Amino acid sequence: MNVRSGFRPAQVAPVSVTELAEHLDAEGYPAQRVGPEDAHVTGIAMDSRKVIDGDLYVGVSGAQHHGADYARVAAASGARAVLTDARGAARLAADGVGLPAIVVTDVRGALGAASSRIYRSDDAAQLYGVTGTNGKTTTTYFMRALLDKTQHTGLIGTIEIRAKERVVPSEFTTPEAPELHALLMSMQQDGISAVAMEVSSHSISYRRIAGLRYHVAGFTNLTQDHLDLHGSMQEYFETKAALFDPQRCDTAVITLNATDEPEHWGEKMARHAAEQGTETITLDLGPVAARACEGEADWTLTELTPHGLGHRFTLRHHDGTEVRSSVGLPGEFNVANAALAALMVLHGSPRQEWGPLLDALAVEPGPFDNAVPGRMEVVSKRPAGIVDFAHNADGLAQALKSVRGDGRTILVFGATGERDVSKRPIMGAVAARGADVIIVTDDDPHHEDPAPIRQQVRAGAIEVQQELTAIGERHIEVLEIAPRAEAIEAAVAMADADDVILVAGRGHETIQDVAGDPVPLDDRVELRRALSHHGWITTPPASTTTGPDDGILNKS
Ligand SMILES: CC(=O)N[C@H]1[C@@H](OP(=O)(O)OP(=O)(O)OC[C@H]2O[C@@H](n3ccc(=O)[nH]c3=O)[C@H](O)[C@@H]2O)O[C@H](CO)[C@@H](O)[C@@H]1O[C@H](C)C(=O)N[C@@H](C)C(=O)N[C@H](CCC(=O)O)C(=O)O
Ligand SMILES: Nc1ncnc2c1ncn2[C@@H]1O[C@H](COP(=O)(O)OP(=O)(O)OP(=O)(O)O)[C@@H](O)[C@H]1O
Repeated sequence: MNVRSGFRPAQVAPVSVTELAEHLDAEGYPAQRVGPEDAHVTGIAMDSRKVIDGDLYVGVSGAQHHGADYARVAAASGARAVLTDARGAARLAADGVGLPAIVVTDVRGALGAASSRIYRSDDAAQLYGVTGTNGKTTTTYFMRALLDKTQHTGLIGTIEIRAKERVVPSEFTTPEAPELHALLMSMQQDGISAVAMEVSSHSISYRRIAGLRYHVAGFTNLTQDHLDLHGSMQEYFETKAALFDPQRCDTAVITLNATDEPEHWGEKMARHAAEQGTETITLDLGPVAARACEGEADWTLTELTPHGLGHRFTLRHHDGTEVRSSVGLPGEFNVANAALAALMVLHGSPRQEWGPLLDALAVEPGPFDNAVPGRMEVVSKRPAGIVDFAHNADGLAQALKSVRGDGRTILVFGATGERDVSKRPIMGAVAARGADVIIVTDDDPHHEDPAPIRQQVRAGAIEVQQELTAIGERHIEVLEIAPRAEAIEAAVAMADADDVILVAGRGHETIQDVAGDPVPLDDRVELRRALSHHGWITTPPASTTTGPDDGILNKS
């Protein structure tokens, strides 16, 4: 398989450019046919580097380039026709690209409709899409594990794309429309009947999900993020809300009270979906909620008991139906992710078919005991060694809160270079408030000098350390150790059996970007190595884990 071109269906019936233009017209994208004689296409790509023989190349106007500038390259790779806008068509003419073309005003919108027509993906697998600021990856893996009990299930998300035994690393959380439609058709040809996928706000904004319809769409939470793209929280909310419109999904499952903020985004999302006419199912997180919810939800998390590193929980419908399950991953937020996953899968099936799903949920270890690569991934139990992807202040605070035990919490983390500089001392402060030993190290420095990054993180931690010492509260240690593997080794060297070692920030990532050099580095591998070296017992690597050992590439 050509990894760059991703999954492609094995067979695609050729479609003529003329027919495609008529289809776009009918779908509300007025299309003009220009250029030479008609041609037939069997695929679609919006990146010249991903074009294969027989493709329609789509030239979109981007932030850096106009895609039409790459039409000659696309033609050399076998593109048979081009879909673009008027500006792109002018460039094709100026460059003497002799391919038939379809010209539309809204190329990104037409891209979804064209992809869906070419691959005939409208009757592909049932889609279960989850959106929200945090928890998408985890919820998607949980859904897949449960769906897999009764059918073959695909997965599309930040870490990887999985279709039975085929796995490719992800470039995006949510791929571009041509890849998505090809992927769905290819999965269907492989006998996959359900797909669990993450839906990023970027993908809604860039209309990567154009031409898709979700069987069930779920909402985790909304906290500040990506305001560079969305401008305001209201706009961020509205972007995500589009997933819950009846044109986009059949059923919406909305978590109401994951976050405590004056806007009550969860309730707003549920109201939006219901007012639009979408069948809307609501979830009150009860004991793991950040606040009481407005009114009564359809489902409430009623019981929560610690169980191993995770929890057992019960969900209760207002009609009295109960769902019992457990989650193996630490952190109350993972109970919220598991509850959402369970309800999305249940509401994707007719009630009379819930029996096997309820049984699968109640079994221990159950579907939510499966590790999610780099998400509160437990590498050892005594001392508890945990690798997590928390890479912002909020995530770090949540992760630290969830691992607090009888012993000390030893935290290894750093901040990324060339990204939000202001969050560095804030993360340092959060670390000092939640951990006993803070080892500041490097994340991806990119092209920035790593030493000043560490100092900025450390400054935030030291400030809190001084405050705590002044009021005689807790004694904490703040250390600075680099490179990262040495920091992990130092954390393990000082750990006792009752301690928790949390290595945060990189999760599933296997490549560190140091001044443009891709340096192999996997926190899970390093933590396992150090634990074994010090004679501690480690858990076997998760079966779903991607990493260099699988020969699977990873995004940097
Ligand atoms: C900000 C953003 O999302 N930009 C997207 C946008 O890029 P752009 O406008 O800069 O594109 P460009 O470089 O000007 O190129 C214009 C066109 O020429 C094409 N081209 C360009 C060069 C070439 O050699 N050949 C070629 O065909 C490009 O494929 C593109 O179609 O269109 C490109 C084409 O698909 C995307 O790759 C690109 O995603 C960038 C790389 C990106 O990083 N996006 C991230 C932020 C993203 O989408 N993230 C979310 C998750 C966010 C989260 O939750 O954290 C995701 O779903 O992954
Ligand atoms: N429901 C949740 N609420 C708050 N924080 C969470 C939740 N679920 C996971 N987290 C934290 O956020 C981190 C990222 O989780 P996950 O990858 O599942 O979310 P995501 O929405 O896919 O984020 P990203 O797009 O950054 O991968 C986890 O490592 C954990 O620290």
